Amino acid sequence: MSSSPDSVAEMIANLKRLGDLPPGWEARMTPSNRIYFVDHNTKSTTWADPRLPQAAASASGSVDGQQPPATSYEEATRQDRRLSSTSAGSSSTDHALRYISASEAAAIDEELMAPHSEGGCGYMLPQLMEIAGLACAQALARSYPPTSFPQLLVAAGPGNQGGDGLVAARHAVLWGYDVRVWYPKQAKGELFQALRDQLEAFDIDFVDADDFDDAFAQADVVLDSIFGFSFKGPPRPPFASALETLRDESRLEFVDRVTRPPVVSVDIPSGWPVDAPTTSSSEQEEAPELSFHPEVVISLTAPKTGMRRFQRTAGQRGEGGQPQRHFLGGRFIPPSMARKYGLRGMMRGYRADDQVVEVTGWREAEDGEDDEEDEDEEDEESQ
Ligand SMILES: NC(=O)C1=CN([C@@H]2O[C@H](COP(=O)(O)OP(=O)(O)OC[C@H]3O[C@@H](n4cnc5c(N)ncnc54)[C@H](OP(=O)(O)O)[C@@H]3O)[C@@H](O)[C@H]2O)[C@H](O)CC1
Repeated sequence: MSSSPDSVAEMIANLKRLGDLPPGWEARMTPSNRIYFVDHNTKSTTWADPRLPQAAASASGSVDGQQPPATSYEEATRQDRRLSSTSAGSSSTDHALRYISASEAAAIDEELMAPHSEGGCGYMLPQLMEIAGLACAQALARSYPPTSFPQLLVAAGPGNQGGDGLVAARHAVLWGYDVRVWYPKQAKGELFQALRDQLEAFDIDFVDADDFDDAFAQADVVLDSIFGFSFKGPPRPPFASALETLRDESRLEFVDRVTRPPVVSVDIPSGWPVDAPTTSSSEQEEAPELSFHPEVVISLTAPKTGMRRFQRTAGQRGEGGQPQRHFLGGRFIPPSMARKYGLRGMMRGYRADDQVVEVTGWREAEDGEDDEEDEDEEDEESQ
């Protein structure tokens, strides 16, 4: 009994209504959109919701008389879509997203890399890029594993996001993808040359600047790491035509689009405005001229306000038939910065050892929600 794609958001909402799962349990979703439960304590899976009384739980668990979805616990935790957890990283199914503007993203970036003696974290850019790139590769592999989507095209842009894509490409080849990279405008500096050298040492094929369309047509999945939070204004060559291809492919009728490769975008779909003013603004619904709608986005550090538009349909199937999923990655923020920028609640969604967490279906945090923790702590201390 698989659920209709449109009801996925509803299923997630129902799941949350029952409150927390017991410690060590999490909810996951099969590729055919059925919710099941993983008990990390006993390393087993079941259809039965552990929060329901036993009779009701068994009834819910005996759908079609089928066995639990992933007879292999390892397979479940590796492949299927995670909806909630109560193990090490989180104790609640009610997580909320905190959206940040382009200027906040740039300020966070600067603070991460400022010397510690000047109030920063003292990170070096390549370190952040390695963490971000690994997260991108993980979100890609969880959504479109190399066993089913072997031909990967990485489209890399002229800034740091392009570097995230190059790091992801290097991981992806080790994980079994056949990787090609379109990198028409290499950023200046030793870091980008080193990343390129590494890919050449891995025998990864660099596609000619003019050959994006052919490479796109041959790919099973595309990683869009063209533009991130510093994108401004109308896209300029040589990226404008690649974004046009993505947009035009997105506009084909469904029957033609079954052959279009799914697209995984880094941080924000390339070409989308990074900032969107409010939750309800109709301005967000207006697709900019050169935009496309990817199947998956991995937000880094925190989703940008322009991602509210994506989050509204995440959980449903896109027009190309693939489920739309939203991940969060870029786990490098120290607790003091998480507190300063109101990111603590969101970051608790990560399981202890994961680089990415799926945030499909998460609601938006209310103003000041993160600060309520300080009040709770103060209350506890005063008792
Ligand atoms: N803290 C973090 O979360 C980290 C995120 N990372 C990733 O870095 C990007 C942001 O990187 P940044 O270099 O600031 O910016 P972009 O990658 O978005 O690209 C800037 C380049 O793009 C050119 N650009 C901008 N607009 C256009 C346009 N309309 N047409 C063509 N080209 C454009 C811009 O060129 P300029 O001539 O305008 O300077 C730049 O060359 C973030 O999103 C994450 O993905 C870090 O990897 C780690 C820390």
